[in-house]
Amino acid sequence: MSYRILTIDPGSTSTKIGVFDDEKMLFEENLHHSAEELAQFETIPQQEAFRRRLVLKALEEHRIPLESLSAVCGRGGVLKPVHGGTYLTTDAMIDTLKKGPYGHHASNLGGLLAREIGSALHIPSYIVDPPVVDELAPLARYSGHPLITRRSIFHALNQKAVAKRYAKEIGKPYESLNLIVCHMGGGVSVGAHVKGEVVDTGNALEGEGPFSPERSGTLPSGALVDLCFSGKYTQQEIRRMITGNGGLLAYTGSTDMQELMRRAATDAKVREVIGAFHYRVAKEIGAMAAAMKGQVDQIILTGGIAHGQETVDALKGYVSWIAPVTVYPGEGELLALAEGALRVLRGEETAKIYE
Ligand SMILES: Nc1ncnc2c1ncn2[C@@H]1O[C@H](COP(=O)(O)OP(=O)(O)O)[C@@H](O)[C@H]1O
Ligand SMILES: CCCC(=O)OP(=O)(O)O
Repeated sequence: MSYRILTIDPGSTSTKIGVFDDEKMLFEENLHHSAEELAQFETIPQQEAFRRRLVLKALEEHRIPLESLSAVCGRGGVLKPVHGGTYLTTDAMIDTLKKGPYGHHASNLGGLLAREIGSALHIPSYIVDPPVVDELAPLARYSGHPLITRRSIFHALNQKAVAKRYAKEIGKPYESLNLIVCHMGGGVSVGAHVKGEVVDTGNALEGEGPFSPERSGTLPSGALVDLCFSGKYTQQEIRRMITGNGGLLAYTGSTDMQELMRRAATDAKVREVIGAFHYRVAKEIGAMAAAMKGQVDQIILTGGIAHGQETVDALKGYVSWIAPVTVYPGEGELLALAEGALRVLRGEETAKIYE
C-alpha cells in the first residue's frame, strides 16, 4: 500500500512544504512571506488561515488533488515537554498551540495547519518530534537555582533525523550509539544523544547555548539583570535581544552567514565575530562530550551553516579530538515529517496522544 503525505514546516518568514509518495518527494516549495504580509497579524496563530491558503494554492499549482492525500504532517510546536515520536493532533494540542502557554514559535503553526487541512479532508494529521522533545537526564535539569528548571527546547526533528540517518548509514541502531548533534541554522542547538535519547541540550529558543545568527544564547545573568532593571528597555525589547535580534545580527547587522563570510575577507571585526561563533559552538560540543564522559561515537554537524566549509573546518579544528565528525548540511525536516507519518500509517509505530 502506498501513501501520499503533505508535509508542512513553518518558519518565521516562510512556510516550507513538500508532498511525498511514500519516501519519494514529488515536490517541495519554500513559500516566502514578506514582513508586510505578516505585519497584519498580531499573533502567530492568527497567520494560520493566510498560510493555509498559500499551501492549498501551491498544491493546486503542482496539480496535487486534495483527495489524493493520505495524511498531513506539520512541524510543531512549543507544547508541554513530550517524548520523541509521532503525535496525532488532538484538541488539547491545538489549544496549547493557539494559546502558547509554553512559548510562541512559528512551528506552532505546523500542528495548526496540519489539523485544519487534515480535518477538512477527513484524513489524519500529525506532528513529529516537536522542539519540546524532552529526554533530559535528571542531572541535566538543574540550572543552579531551584526556582529555575532547565528545559529541553531544540531542533529535535532535524537532530533526530540526522542521527538516525547516520546510524542507518553505518548499519547500527540509533539506540546503540552515543552521538553529539550540532544544528546550526537561524537558531543553534547541540544535543547529547545517548543510546537514542537526548539526555542533555538546552533551551535554544530563549537564552541557552551558543549564540546563533538571530539569538543571543546564554548571557551572563548578572549583566542581564542589570539591563532588565536599567529602565532603558521594555520586557519585550529584552526578549527580542535574546531571540530575534541577538547573536550575529546584533554584532554585525546580518543573520546571513554566507554574506558575513564575504564581508570577513575585508572586515576584521566580522572575522572576529565569526571566530567567536565557532569558539562558542565548539565549547558547547565539548560540554556535551563531558556530560557523556567522553564516550562519543560521532559528532554530527547539520543545518544551513554546515554548508560552509570555513565553519566545518574551524569546528573540526576544535573538536575532532573528541570523536570523528560527519557533516549533513541543511535540514531534512520535510522528509523526517513524511517518515514519521509513514511509520504510523504502516503500523510500525503507534501515534502518541498529547493530553
Ligand atoms: N553555503 C553556505 N555557507 C555558509 N552558510 C550558509 C550556506 N548556506 C546557508 N547558510 C547559512 O545558514 C543559515 C540559515 O540556515 P537554515 O538551516 O536555513 O536556517 P533556518 O531554517 O533556521 O532559517 C544562514 O545564516 C545562511 O547564511
Ligand atoms: C529551538 C526550537 C526550534 C527552533 O528554534 O527552530 P528555528 O531555528 O527553525 O527557529
